[in-house]
Amino acid sequence: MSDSPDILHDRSSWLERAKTLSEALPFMRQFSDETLVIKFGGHAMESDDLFRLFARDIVLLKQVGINPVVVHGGGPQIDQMLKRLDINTPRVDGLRFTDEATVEVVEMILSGKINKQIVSAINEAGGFAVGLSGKDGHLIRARKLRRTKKDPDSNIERVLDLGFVGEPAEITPHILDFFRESDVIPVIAPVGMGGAGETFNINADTAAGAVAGATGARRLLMLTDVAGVLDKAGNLIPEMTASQVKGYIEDGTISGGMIPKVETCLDAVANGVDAAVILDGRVPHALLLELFTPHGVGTLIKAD
Ligand SMILES: Nc1ncnc2c1ncn2[C@@H]1O[C@H](COP(=O)(O)OP(=O)(O)O)[C@@H](O)[C@H]1O
Ligand SMILES: CC(=O)N[C@@H](CCC(=O)OP(=O)(O)O)C(=O)O
Repeated sequence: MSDSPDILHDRSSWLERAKTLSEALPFMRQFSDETLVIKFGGHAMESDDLFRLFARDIVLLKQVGINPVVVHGGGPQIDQMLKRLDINTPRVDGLRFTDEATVEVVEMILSGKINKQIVSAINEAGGFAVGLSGKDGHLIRARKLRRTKKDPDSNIERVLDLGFVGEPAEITPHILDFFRESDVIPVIAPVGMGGAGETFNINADTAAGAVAGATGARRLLMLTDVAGVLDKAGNLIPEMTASQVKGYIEDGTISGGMIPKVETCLDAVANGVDAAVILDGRVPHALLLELFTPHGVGTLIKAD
């Protein structure tokens, strides 16, 4: 008796799945025991389904012997809470001007709400996540961000005062080494403590890059809400070297919020991270596709 078309169809779809799983094996081996730092941006976490899939993917990474470290953002969620509280603080070059009232809200949303949502989602997916902020175990010692900007009228370089916006001064990865040896998945909020005990609001991309550099991560994966870095015609650039990135910034191909993102990637590869990838968090299982298939799904940035 010959098989019915339904059975044949089922068989070919199962074969396809088995092939995909088998093809993933060399990639799983390649990343086994390696640290991957994953930046989960506030925009990438806006859909509940994507949030759940992200959590499952993180659990899968840990299960196959990889060491995922999650650093999260929450910019849009902070915006919503500030609006409810009627606190209006501007953004300067993508960074939130952070006064005393704002830093309280930032810490509450990042270390409290968002961090615990991610921890819960990973735990619900069968993992064992622990939430930290940069304050825990001195993970991120921060200092006030020093940034200058040229005044377009006078052409004079001015120092920007962004209040309690910080930058990592020193990362102490000790607490993460401890988790690496266990089944614990660390989930880090980008809030750091200054020398005088003050709280600093750190851009999540910057925090993720610093953590990746200090932990000797094999990859820094930045989940965002665009396909990756696009060229002037709007096509995805699959791979770039550090000097190509600089060229694209100079000729204006890369602009706005993408500049700090690629600069973070450049810092990470300069600090020994093998490669950094900017990828589309709106694609279901973006992490698995990037790591376990030959094609990848975002823009990979490597040293020259
Ligand atoms: N060459 C480029 N390719 C892709 N995005 C770019 C490029 N140049 C500028 N951008 C802008 O950068 C944005 C991504 O940065 P941002 O909004 O800060 O991300 P996130 O909120 O995930 O940190 C894109 O939405 C796009 O508007
Ligand atoms: C200084 C600064 O701007 N900090 C960010 C921290 C959160 C963040 O970076 O979140 P996303 O990755 O979702 O944008 C902020 O206050 O929004």
